[in-house]
Amino acid sequence: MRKYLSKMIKLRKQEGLNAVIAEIKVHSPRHGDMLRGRSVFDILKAYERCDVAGISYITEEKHFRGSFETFREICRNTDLPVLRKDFVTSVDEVERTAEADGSALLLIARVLGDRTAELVDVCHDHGIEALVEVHSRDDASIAIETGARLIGINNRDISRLELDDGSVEVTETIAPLLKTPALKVSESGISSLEHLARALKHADAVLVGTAFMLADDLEGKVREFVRGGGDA
Ligand SMILES: O=C(O)c1ccccc1NCC(=O)[C@H](O)[C@H](O)COP(=O)(O)O
Repeated sequence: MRKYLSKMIKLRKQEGLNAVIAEIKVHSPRHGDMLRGRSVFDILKAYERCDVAGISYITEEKHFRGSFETFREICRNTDLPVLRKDFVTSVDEVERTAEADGSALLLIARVLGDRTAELVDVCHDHGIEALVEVHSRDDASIAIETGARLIGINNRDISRLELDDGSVEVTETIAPLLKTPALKVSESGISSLEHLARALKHADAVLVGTAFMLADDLEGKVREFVRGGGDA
């Protein structure tokens, strides 16, 4: 049975762990190949051993070299909730995500504008959660008018396709504006325990890809994020 990402985030917090959504990132527009000889499933099993709250996978093909079939295979091969990240704008893509047994789908407020709430409802009608992504005050106003259970604050400006470093300051600025019961996820550009602690002061969970994929000791790095922290 499909697990809700929001439930796993709450569970990890109850267990006294940091709720970390770990991304299997196969390619970065900035760093190129991220797998470096490993398979997607090697990374998936490593993340499972580290008690992450969920898995993120980008299906966008052109810039991130993702594949929908790989997303489907990841969903088939894990009990963890799986988030699909892509530039989704249609009901068909929501249905496809649910049919592949995904748990959650990224909806970008800046891209969808006043259609965001409608697509959140479509996600819920299909038994999946929406992670509504915001990066600005305007996006935040859109997100709080939806019924989303999850709001993601992207520390990077996605239109720059990762040429910017991203800054946790975006989470620190935007999170206090999100006066809703939705869980907040600080996404992107989190590479150190200092970033992690700052993000978790304002957010319920973090989403991390590059720092894990580039680590010499992937499991060591993920465990440090899941179990470590402290004050920034
Ligand atoms: O975040 C988006 O809006 C997005 C949409 C479609 C494809 C990629 C997208 N962003 C990139 C990512 O999802 C990041 O890889 C993820 O947030 C992890 O960030 P990082 O830890 O900085 O690699």
